[in-house]
Amino acid sequence: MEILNSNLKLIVKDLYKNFDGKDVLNHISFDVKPGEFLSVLGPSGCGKTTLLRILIGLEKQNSGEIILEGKEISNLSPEKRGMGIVFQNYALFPNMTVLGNVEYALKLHQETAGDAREIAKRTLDLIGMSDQLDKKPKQLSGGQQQRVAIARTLALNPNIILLDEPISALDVSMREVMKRELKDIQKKFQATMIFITHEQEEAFYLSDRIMIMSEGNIEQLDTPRNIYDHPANDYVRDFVVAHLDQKYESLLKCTGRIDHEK
Ligand SMILES: Nc1ncnc2c1ncn2[C@@H]1O[C@H](COP(=O)(O)OP(=O)(O)OP(=O)(O)O)[C@@H](O)[C@H]1O
Repeated sequence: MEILNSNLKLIVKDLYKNFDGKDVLNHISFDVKPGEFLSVLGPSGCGKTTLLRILIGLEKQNSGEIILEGKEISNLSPEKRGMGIVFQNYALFPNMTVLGNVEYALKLHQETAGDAREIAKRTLDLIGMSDQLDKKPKQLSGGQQQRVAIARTLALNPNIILLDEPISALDVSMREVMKRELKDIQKKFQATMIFITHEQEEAFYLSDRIMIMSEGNIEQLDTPRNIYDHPANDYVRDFVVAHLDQKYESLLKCTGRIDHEK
């Protein structure tokens, strides 16, 4: 496998995907920096989920390259990529406790099996769930279940975490709480995250950079402030800037843990 000299976490080069004669990802290229929170923002059908599935190895691209930590992984199976994923519906085992869910995930990975209980406890403690270890998922709120799902992913120490609309299923008040928590968790774990969303405010609140997509194309990839101040085209202006409008200053005040602004 080719080793490329790069200090970027992830490089996607000229990625192309076609379903039934329809171009779903139109030769897109982008990169993700270590420790960065990158949102992929776009309306339904623009290709976000397809991109995520290709990155994690659940779907095969027609052409293009994916380079993770300097290694070409485009043709590796999902388990060999070392990525973590958090789904919208949590995907917890209902009959296992909170601790059991995280411990089980660790036991499936040989290198962590021996210390599974200790690592699971430590991770759950770090995300504030140490007093819920013996509860079953149905005894928890949606937000708490999502925290367990995030802990389960973090415990495996993935090289990058992909989050597929993890907040969308929560009710409005819980979404606000979860947004703040997600940001805290990312900071605490220094994790590199790619966050898929169709919600402009979520992307602006959470991200170091936002990749705005429409119909399989990247319309703009930049910091929230640069996108707001300098939208690349009418699409970005209408989809993002016009939508945010009054909330602009308060949202931007919250962004930018990592200063990628030039
Ligand atoms: N397995 C598939 N077979 C055929 N077409 C597909 C398949 N998966 C996705 N598509 C098509 O690809 C396009 C992009 O879909 P995708 O799910 O990636 O978009 P999305 O931005 O994630 O939308 P949503 O937010 O609604 O999930 C859509 O037109 C969709 O119908």
